[in-house]
Amino acid sequence: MKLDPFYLIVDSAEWIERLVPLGVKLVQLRIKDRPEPVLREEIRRAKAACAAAGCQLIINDYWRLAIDEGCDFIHLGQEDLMAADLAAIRRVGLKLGLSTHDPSELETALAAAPDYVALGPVWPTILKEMKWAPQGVERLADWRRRVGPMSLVAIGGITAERAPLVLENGAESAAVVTDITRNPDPEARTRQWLAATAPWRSVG
Ligand SMILES: Cc1ncc(COP(=O)(O)OP(=O)(O)O)c(N)n1
Ligand SMILES: Cc1nc(C(=O)O)sc1CCOP(=O)(O)O
Ligand SMILES: [Mg+2]
Repeated sequence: MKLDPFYLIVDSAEWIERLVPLGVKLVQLRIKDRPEPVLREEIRRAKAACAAAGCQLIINDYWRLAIDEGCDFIHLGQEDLMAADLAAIRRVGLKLGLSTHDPSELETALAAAPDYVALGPVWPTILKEMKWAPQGVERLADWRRRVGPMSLVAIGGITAERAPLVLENGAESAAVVTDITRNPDPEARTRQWLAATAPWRSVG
């Protein structure tokens, strides 16, 4: 499995409907603190928009809803992983991405045999408070050596200008939230991301 080099993360189906048709091929729906019926509706809309655009949808956190709604890829953090039923996730064939922030988390993640591991925050992020200092691109190169051929996602403080740096240092994909969603022109910024990551994109 090869990930697109541009991994967009958004908090609503509306963002997905707006930005995915521009050519985004990998998107995560990361919604916090909404009631289940709202989550279900968001997942359904996101799934429809991604299917129409040939985009891989990844559901953050809500692995049971992802199974119920027929999604095929989830992302879990380390705490999410502890609470999850990995056997049930595997039984239905869900692909799995896992967060890592230090070597012990990487060991835990690798033991779960995920489809990718993410390392963050590469740079400081304004999206949420993090207990880890920025890792830097050197840490990313170290992760690449440790994970071997497994897909590796970089996250945290990545901008369109910084994306090539992470892709040159071992990441297969660069994940982004605020550089796009808090940009005054998210569509134009998405196009800049698509252009910046184009040299790493496989055709077909
Ligand atoms: C691609 C990617 N990497 C890391 C995260 C963070 O996941 P987690 O640690 O569970 O934190 P929340 O995003 O759930 O707040 C992610 N979502 N995606
Ligand atoms: C959701 C998330 N997880 C991270 C991790 O390191 O696990 S960093 C992060 C925030 C990414 O947002 P932005 O692109 O705006 O910095
Ligand atoms: Mg989580």
